[in-house]
Amino acid sequence: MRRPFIAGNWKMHTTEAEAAALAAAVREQTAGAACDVAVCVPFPHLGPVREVLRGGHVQLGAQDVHWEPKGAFTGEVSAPMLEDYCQFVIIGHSERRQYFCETDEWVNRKLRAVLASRLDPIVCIGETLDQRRAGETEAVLERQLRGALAGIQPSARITIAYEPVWAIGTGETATPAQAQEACAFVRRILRELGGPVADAIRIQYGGSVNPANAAALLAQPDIDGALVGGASLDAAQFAAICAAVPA
Ligand SMILES: O=C(CO)COP(=O)(O)O
Repeated sequence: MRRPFIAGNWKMHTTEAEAAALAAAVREQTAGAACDVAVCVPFPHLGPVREVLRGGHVQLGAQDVHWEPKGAFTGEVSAPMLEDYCQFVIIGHSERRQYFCETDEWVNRKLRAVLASRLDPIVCIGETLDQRRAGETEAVLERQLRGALAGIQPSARITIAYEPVWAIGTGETATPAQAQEACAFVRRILRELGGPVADAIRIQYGGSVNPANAAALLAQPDIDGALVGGASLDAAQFAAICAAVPA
């Protein structure tokens, strides 16, 4: 019912030449994967990588977007600009929340802009270690999810990425049980907000996903894919994660 979706988030990595080579290798090595595959690349590489991926199965995404269609917002990129290049865009990544003061309200504005465009959003939510230790995981996820979706009808175009902040780039992965529990909770909230469409919305897990832990995570009933950071910069590792999707 929900086709698994593995997306790479290259973050602020790769030169143009490296991006083109990595995209070509991903295209080759993930051929035949039983899932949707995408790479979310730095803005300057959208054009070159689009050419490398053209006509293939790997879809392209960006890592952020502004909510206004145009205007005096130096350094920003809008949804109508991205529509020419890619299918997906990440919104509300914890690194943007942490380093660029992005709020739930901004995430909500960005999500509205993206849903009004031809792009499909990947909305990131997740608790910090302190929040988990304080027993606040579900409260945080619920606040972020309701904040992102305020006034918006949930739709199957939306992918939610559950990314516990303490698992990102740390080598410390949530256990499959922890990740499943959180993703099931996310789906419960989605059901409260949107009804049956919750069963069509894909929920990815993200945070130190690698070829060794992917299969156990992806076997969980409410985990529909992964948002992969570090391991997506290595085509063989990324392809191995795609291959770990249950048949
Ligand atoms: O933030 C992430 C993907 O968006 C996860 O990053 P890592 O896979 O490097 O932990």
